[in-house]
Amino acid sequence: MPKTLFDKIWERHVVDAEPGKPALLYIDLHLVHEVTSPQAFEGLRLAGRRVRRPDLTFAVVDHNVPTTDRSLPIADPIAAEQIRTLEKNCQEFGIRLWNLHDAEQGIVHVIGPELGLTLPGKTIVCGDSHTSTHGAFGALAFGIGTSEVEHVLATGCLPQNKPRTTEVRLVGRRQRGVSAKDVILALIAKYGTDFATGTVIEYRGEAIRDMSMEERMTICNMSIEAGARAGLIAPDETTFNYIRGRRFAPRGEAWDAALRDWRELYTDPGASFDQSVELDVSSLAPQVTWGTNPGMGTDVTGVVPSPEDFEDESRRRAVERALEYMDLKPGTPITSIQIDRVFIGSCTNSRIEDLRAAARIVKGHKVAPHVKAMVVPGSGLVKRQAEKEGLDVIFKEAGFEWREAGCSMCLGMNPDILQPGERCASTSNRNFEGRQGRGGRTHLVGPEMAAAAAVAGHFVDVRNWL
Ligand SMILES: CC(C)[C@H](C(=O)O)[C@@H](O)C(=O)O
Ligand code: SF4
Repeated sequence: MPKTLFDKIWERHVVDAEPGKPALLYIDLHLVHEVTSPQAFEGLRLAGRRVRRPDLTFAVVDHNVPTTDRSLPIADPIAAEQIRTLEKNCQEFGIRLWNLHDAEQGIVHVIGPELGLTLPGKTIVCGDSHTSTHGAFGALAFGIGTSEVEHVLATGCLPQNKPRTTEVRLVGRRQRGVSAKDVILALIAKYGTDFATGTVIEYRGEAIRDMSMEERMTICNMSIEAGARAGLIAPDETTFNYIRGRRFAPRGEAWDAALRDWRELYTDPGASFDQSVELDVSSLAPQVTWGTNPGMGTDVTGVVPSPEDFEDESRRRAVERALEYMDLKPGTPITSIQIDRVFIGSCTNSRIEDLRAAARIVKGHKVAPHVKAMVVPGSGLVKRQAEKEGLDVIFKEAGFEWREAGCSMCLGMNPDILQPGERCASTSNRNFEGRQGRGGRTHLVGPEMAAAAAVAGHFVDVRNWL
């Protein structure tokens, strides 16, 4: 029987399956961060257990680390405590940790791929919803809760009900100035934040084949915003070229064997999905969200919608409430929305290609006088690479702040937050009320749009800037 890519990875990892019960899945890679791990380690300690596979477990601090001068003590006592706790736990349980001062520290979903830990065919878990990012490599990667973190630490396995599947066909070729972020935002705007609920998405089609690994990660990253458990993309030459030579990637004969194996990881012709949707990317414009969930977005050439545009009563009320929170009037052209802040960063858009794309727009310009803008590289390695290419100079000369790696203003868990009422063009993935700080207003955009908005002081059709 023809199988989907998901079926193949799933079947390779089932350790035990009884009818009517969740399957027990073998986990190949467990990534750990400071926020969702303290209770899990505490649980182990109380039960007198060790970590079963410290060699498959890797930890990093990212969510609440300061992105300013790290020689200073950490001001927030909760953050300081969580960072110290992860340090202690990793020491006690023998886990490799990338700590605040390590050159390779960064956002967990940026460093996994970068270090060659994320590989095709693996099962990857982390106590973090955006673990879906790693699916770009053809790995089955999903977020888990803290009690599951404990379970995986203790056993190296995880009970899971087999999810259903969604096929997302991305057809056509993007226009210049339309980023992978625009594609995923447009997909969610079209089908809603729940069209893939509980399923594993496989992204397919020529628009995916055309994308770089970093673009594919942006797509898989936001699978969660469509309700999915995970996003998958079959590995191909683009994938293999990205992985080859990375720090933890297989080498020599092991590399050849891995390649032979990875080439089996695709959906067989005739295999079926539980549901299927399609998006033609050739007619897409750059996207901007106007509301308080990632599906409330539209073309930059469009206008803020009116609640009246929606037939469904609960939808109408949600839009009404969103517009109130966002302080936006129906009919307002997106390009006339003025912004106060710009955040280029997060596990969605903080890799080197994102920074290059943003720098190309910014070069030779200045940040608008009323705008505060910052770039937060996804990892220490991204930062160093950007500095080697002189991107930091371009950003700094334009008036951007150039920060240390971390989650930063993606979520209000560290000092980088919006003030109440501030409006931000952000390359992150969530625009919920208060996500970037209480009362803050988030517009999700791609890196080029964020860069152009910083310069213009409002949204612009970035296609005209290229
Ligand atoms: C802190 C963590 C549990 C959370 C997540 O799981 O997604 C965070 O990364 C986020 O993006 O909101
Ligand atoms: S960058 Fe944002 S979305 Fe990604 S892991 Fe950090 S807080 Fe979560």
